Amino acid sequence: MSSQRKNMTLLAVISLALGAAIVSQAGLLAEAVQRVFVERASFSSVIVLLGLLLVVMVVRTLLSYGNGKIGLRMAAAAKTNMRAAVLQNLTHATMPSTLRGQTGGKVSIALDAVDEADSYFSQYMPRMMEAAMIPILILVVTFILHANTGFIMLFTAPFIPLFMILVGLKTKNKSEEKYAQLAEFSGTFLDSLQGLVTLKIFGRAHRQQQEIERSSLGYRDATMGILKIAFTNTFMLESIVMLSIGIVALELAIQLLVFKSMTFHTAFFVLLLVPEFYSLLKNTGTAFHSGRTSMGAVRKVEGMLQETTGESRDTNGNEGAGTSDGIKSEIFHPDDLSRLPSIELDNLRFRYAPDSFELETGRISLGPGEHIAIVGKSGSGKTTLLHLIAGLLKPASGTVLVNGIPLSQYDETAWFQQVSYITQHPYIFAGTLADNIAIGAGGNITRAEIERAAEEAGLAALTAQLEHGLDTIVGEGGRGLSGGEKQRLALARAFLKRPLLILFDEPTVGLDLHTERVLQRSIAKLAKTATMITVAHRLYTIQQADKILFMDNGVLVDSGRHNELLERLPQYAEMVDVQRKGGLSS
Ligand SMILES: Nc1ncnc2c1ncn2[C@@H]1O[C@H](COP(=O)(O)OP(=O)(O)OP(=O)(O)O)[C@@H](O)[C@H]1O
Repeated sequence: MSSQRKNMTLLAVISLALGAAIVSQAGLLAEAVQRVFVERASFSSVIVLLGLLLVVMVVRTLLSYGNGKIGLRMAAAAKTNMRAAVLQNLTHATMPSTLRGQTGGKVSIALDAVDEADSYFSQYMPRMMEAAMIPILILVVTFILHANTGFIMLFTAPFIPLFMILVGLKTKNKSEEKYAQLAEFSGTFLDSLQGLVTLKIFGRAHRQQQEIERSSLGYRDATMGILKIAFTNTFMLESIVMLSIGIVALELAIQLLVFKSMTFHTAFFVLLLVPEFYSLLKNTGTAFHSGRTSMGAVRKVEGMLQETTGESRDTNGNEGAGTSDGIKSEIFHPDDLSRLPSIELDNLRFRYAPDSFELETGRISLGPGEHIAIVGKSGSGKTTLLHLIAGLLKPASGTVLVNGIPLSQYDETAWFQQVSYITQHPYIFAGTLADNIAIGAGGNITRAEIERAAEEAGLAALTAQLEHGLDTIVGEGGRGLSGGEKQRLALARAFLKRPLLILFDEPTVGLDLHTERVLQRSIAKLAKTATMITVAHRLYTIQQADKILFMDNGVLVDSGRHNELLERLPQYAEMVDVQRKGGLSS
């Protein structure tokens, strides 16, 4: 901000100097013409004058260049800041807000809308600064030279800003509409691309094509609407300027020729200044228009920033990172995170939105090194509970205690360094298999370590089959991976990381026996040195768990070992029964 203020001051100083250069140029030119054509002076007697005129013209060009350069510098700084703020906001957004909205729309705001902000700083600001200084200077000089012209200028000039304001007000709404349309178009387009296979299977490809056409036409109409206003704007401004200069020229001609009340020098000087005056006001009008368009884009970015910032407040109105326990400080406890974590859920309550699904846990302790299974029907809140334990979601009330300390008091980076979360569909980035595994490690790692992690995760057989082994390009634009392979890749990341807490979302789909064994063996090896919490679907996993958390409709109903729950919880016995039958029938 302070550097922008410095730039603004510099703009003001340069604009003032530019004004002085414009007036001097007109004065010197009028003097030269007066001497050469009226007084018939020799070339040698005006050579100094012409040299001076040349110097002033060069200075004027340099000053204009300087103003443009500062504008560009301001635009670059503002865009860097805005883009950094958008990226910062996206990376720090809460999980629910990350999942909300269309990815394409967010991309279009982060890239296109921020770019569009350019002209606000590179054109609007310098022109506005010039408009605030130079016309006043010219007006004062004109009043001194010939008051009548000054009055004509004073009377006609307000029509230009008045017209600008009217047009600007119209384009502001239009440009906001244009960005809404662009974001919608980008969102629909990306959505359709990502879901192309699904759309084809359901025979909706044509419908979606029409949808894209509709939103693309909407964007075209909004853009054309703005252009229409811009062209009308230019035409009207030109007309006002031409008419005003014509009136001044007529008045000067009458004074000079009919009444003979002024010298040629003064009339010519004034006549040179008048177009400069109007052209400045006209440029301001054009800059005002593009500035307005930029403002629409800036508002869009601001809206996005506000939305995601608002999201980081939980449903109780508490600020961000788990201040639900009332403790605001963020204390870094590296020592507390160096041993196997014990986790305590102290009456957690959470809901995604008012009047939606609600989760509550009561009070429960999970010992260090224990293997916990979360079980329950589909939609009972298992994944939500896992996300709350991971710190990806913030409880509305209650606390997650890790080694006796509220999770909110840990430094987020230190905490996530100790956690591995293996989801059902791990994200595979575009790059090599080795790059994708290396994400698991924080610092520098050797090729040998990546190979060992791949081996331990059971990826060796896959890489042996591939021509380029671990250097095979996977992810977007590369080779696809099966569900089981993706999970093994996620496991390899975890082997590199050696976390103290493993959160595992067990695959619901049946993997072949071999893959399942490889996965189970690898997980078991990894879990020897960690506390592990699994959203469990396999009876085997459930039976092996040290503690089972049984979820029903968002409520953690009971916890205990397999045999204990079988005895005392009929719903659990029923679920196990269904699992067994399912297992037999398959
Ligand atoms: N981002 C979200 N916004 C709003 N509601 C959500 C969101 N994610 C999940 N829910 C709702 O919360 C409830 C619990 O979902 P959750 O994913 O925790 O269940 P689950 O037990 O893991 O289900 P499954 O076994 O099918 O994966 C569901 O009713 C779901 O519709």
